[in-house]
Amino acid sequence: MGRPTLFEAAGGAPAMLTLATDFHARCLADPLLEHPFSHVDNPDHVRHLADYWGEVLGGPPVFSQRHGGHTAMLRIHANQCDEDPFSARFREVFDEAVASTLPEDPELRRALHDYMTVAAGEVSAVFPTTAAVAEGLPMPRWSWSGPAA
Ligand code: HEM
Repeated sequence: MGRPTLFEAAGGAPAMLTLATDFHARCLADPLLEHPFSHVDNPDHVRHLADYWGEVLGGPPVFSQRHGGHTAMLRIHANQCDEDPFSARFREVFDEAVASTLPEDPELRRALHDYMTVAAGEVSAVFPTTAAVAEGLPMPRWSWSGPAA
């Protein structure tokens, strides 16, 4: 029998919320990432982040049903800056949050690290002021072996 989804292996929706909460606190405490996040005054941010990651990792489609899906996520980040000072540090802080909150499972950690490498690259690609984000992009899905078909 195959392994459960990454979402289930991580601990499901409660684990996503714990991960997003820890990650967000780390961003606010980080000298570089504090800057973009300090301008955010949205109390739902952490829950939306948990919903987004949960759906990508094989959980229920909460983000696409309630928050506009992948296109909406990319549009939040689009056209912010022509340089990208953030994504490398964003990935490091994500790895730290995973290590501090999720099960000590090297395969899980590797899969999440690989996912975030791709996801941060995709977000970074829409930072430039000239970037466009297409309508109706499908939510990415990530599995133990990379992007799910
Ligand atoms: C690369 C560096 C990144 C920076 C600096 C960054 C920063 C931010 C900021 C400032 C917001 C606005 C929050 C708000 O207005 O509520 C936001 C929202 C969001 N970000 Fe990022 N982000 C980055 C990458 C990513 C990546 C790679 C993902 C997904 C894998 C992601 C997922 C989200 C989601 C789902 C939201 C929406 C939350 C909501 O609907 O309230 N971000 N991000």
